[in-house]
This record gives sequence, C-alpha cells and structure tokens, in this order.
Amino acid sequence: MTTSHSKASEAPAPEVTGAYAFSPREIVSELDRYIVGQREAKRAVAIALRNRWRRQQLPDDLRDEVLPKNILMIGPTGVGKTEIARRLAKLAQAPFLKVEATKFTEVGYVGRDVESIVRDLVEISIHMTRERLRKAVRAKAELNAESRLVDALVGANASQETKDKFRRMLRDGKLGDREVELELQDSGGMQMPTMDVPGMPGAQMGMINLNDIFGKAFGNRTRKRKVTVEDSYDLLMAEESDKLLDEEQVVSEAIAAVEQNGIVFLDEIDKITARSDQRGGADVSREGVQRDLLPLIEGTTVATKHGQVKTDFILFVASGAFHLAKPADLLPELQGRLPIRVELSALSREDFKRILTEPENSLIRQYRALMGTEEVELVFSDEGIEALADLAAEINSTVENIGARRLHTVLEKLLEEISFTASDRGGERIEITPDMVRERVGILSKDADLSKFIL
Ligand SMILES: Nc1ncnc2c1ncn2[C@@H]1O[C@H](COP(=O)(O)OP(=O)(O)OP(=O)(O)O)[C@@H](O)[C@H]1O
Repeated sequence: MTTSHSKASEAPAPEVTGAYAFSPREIVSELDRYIVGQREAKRAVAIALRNRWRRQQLPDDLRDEVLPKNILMIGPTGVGKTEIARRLAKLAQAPFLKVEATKFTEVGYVGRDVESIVRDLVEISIHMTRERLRKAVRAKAELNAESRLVDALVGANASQETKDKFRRMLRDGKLGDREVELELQDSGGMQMPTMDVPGMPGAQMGMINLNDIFGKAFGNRTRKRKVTVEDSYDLLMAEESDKLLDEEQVVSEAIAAVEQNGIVFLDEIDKITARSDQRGGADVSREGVQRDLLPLIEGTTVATKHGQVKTDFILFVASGAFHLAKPADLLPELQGRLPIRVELSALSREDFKRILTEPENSLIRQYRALMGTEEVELVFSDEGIEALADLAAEINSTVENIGARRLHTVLEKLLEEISFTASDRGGERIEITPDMVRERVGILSKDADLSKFIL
C-alpha cells in the first residue's frame, strides 16, 4: 500500500446529491418505508450519512480531519442489518459493497486480498457513474443511434428524403420487427486474463495495461450482427452514449464517489475473532484478517487498475450475530474504529405481520403484482396473514431462526402450486385463508426433518 495522495482524490468531490440534504429524521422515515422496527440501527446510519454532508460543509483543513464514525451492527441473522445499509446507500446514491469477512480466511486467500474490497467497490462505482452520465448524454445519443439505424436500414448514401421517411416510420414504431445488419462493438473474445501477483499490490494493473495495448493495437474490433430494429435500440444507445462519455471523467468521478461516499458492509465480523477460531488448520488466521482489514478502515491508499484510491472516508458498517464471540474479542484497534454500536432485535410474530404488509415492496405486494401479470388476483385475508406470521415464527423457533428470510421460504411454498398454474387461471380470484396456510405449509412444519429441507 502506498501513502501518496492519488490524483483522483484531488478531483472535485462528487456533487452533493439531494439525499445528503435529508436530515437524520428524514433519512429514518425514508428507511421506515422498507424496514420494520430496528429504530436504533436506522438512527445510527442516518447520523453517519448526515455527518458526510456536515463534513462537506467544513473548510478544507478541518474537513480532512473528520473521519467517518464506523458502525458495528449486532444482531441475529435476517433481521434487517444488510437491508438497512443497502437502503441507505441507495438513498445516498453511494457505491455499496457487501462482503463476508470470513471470505478472507478461506484457503487460497492471501493478506493483500482485502484490498479487493476497494477494487470491487471501484468497479461498482464506475458502473453507477457511467449509468448516471449516460443519462446526461441521452438525448444526443438517441439522435446518433437513430441516424446509425436509419443508415443501416436504407444505406448511408440514400437521399435525405428517404432517410427522413424511415426516421418517421421508426419514430412511429412501424419498423420494430424489421431485421437490420449493424456493425457493433465486439465485446467478447479480446479479454486478456488478469491475475494477482501475491505481495505486489497493483500487479493486476500491468496485466490490464497489456490488455489495453492489445485492445488498441488490434483496434476496437467490430462485428456485423443481424438484429431486429426493436432489439437494436439498447445496443446502439449503449455504444452511442459511451462514445459521448469522457472515459477519464467517468473513472475520476467514480473514484471520487468511492472515496467520499463509498459504503462497505462487512458481514460476519464476529466469525473472524480469535474466540471463533476453533478450526485452525490451513485457514488464514482470523486475527490476521482483522489486521489486514485495519489499514483499510483506518485509511490508506489502495492501488487499483483505475488509479489510487484513498479509503479514509469510506463508511464501514460491520455486522455480526456475536453469539459466541463478543465485540470485545475483536482487536482493540478494530474496536476503536467501530465506535458506534447498535443492537438489532430478533423479530417477533408481530414484526412478521408488519413485514408482510407494511413495506412498500412487501412480499405480499410482490406476489400480488407477479400473479397480476397473469390476470390472477391474489387476496390475503387478515387471518391468512396472521396464520403466515404465526407459522414463520413457529418454524424459526423449532427448526432454525433465520429471521425474516423465513417469510420468503414459507410464502414460496404456500404459493408454489398457484404460481405453477397461474398462466392457465387468468381471471380467477384466489383468497389466501388460514386453512390454506395450514394445509400447504403447516403440515410440513410439523415434521421437523422434512421442514429442515423444505422450509
Ligand atoms: N426489519 C425488517 N423489515 C423488513 N424486512 C426485513 C427486516 N429484516 C429482514 N428483512 C428482510 O429479510 C431479508 C434478510 O434481511 P437482511 O439481509 O437485512 O439480513 P441480515 O440481518 O443482514 O442478516 P445476515 O447477517 O445473515 O446477512 C431481506 O429480504 C430483508 O428485506
């Protein structure tokens, strides 16, 4: 790792998006739209996000001193830890990555690999930035794509009049099924393999540069492809927008977004404490992984193939159940870097009822919408929902507590038959009653062995 300041970090910070202007209270109420309960955790992440905005308002010298207060979420599986962090990132339009800390204890991993977290985050950010910038050039790209399509349909040398005629037909959607031959970028085939050289951060860079050189030497290969006019739209739009994008700008904005707004969710942090180290053997020592993670969280500079990335202001949200280990079993330095502790509670039957019905994207809404596409109306009676919540809570207590994930498995089983036959049942109205819940799922749950596999 180097400590020099990267060029990208001197790039202007990404513009402060609307989401940052939200107060913590507003952020919490936004999270409330998707996640039931867990007030403490929502408040903590809301403050962390607002602090980023506050930091941006400070004079330069002070701004560089203010480091994010990282968060440790403690709570059983499936109670909303990841979901809160993911929703927060979405709200902030921030690059977000979830990674299991235990991944780095697996055989074959070497210490430096924790830096792949930053590399992956940069890739995600480039993708997001490109999508955002593509929108900005959309109108121009649309015109260019249309011209290319018209040329492909009537030939580049056709008269303006003919071209205008086809352009009108295109706009009226009259040529959707027509096949056309297009010269498109050949995206596959030229990728050179990349590899990490252990102990040499940034070694990947060399390989990729070779790739760039070969890519340029052989030119960006194109290939003729036959597609329908309808299918050509997305392909041409992607190519034409990218032509209008300044690749350097995409990369520098993406890196700035990672440095200023990135959020990393480090799951299973409790499993890399010494106390949970019972297997020993070939696994990289868990404490070793904590030591590797420390510089990332404390702030360092990581070499990626797109340039240097400072990690100082990335927000880390670590999470774990801490059934066996305690937060105090983490390395003291790491504990110090995760100063905000929040506990998430296990979910009750009442919570399940609310999770089924309240969130805007609740499972019930999703299934109703899916069946709606087949003209099948699914109706969940209040009693039916009660029965589902009861059953999910019961299976969690008898088989294994997987939190709200249980609702997914129970609903999937309940609706399997309907889902399979829905295409032939257009126009029907199907009510989910407690009897149906008991018959289709309740019976399975009575058999502990069976439910282990099926539910
Ligand atoms: N409080 C909640 N409100 C609404 N949905 C929830 C809640 N808790 C969990 N879910 C849903 O359950 C699923 C799993 O939740 P999530 O991924 O947040 O679990 P987690 O707590 O991070 O567990 P793990 O540590 O195992 O990753 C998601 O689909 C999520 O939407």
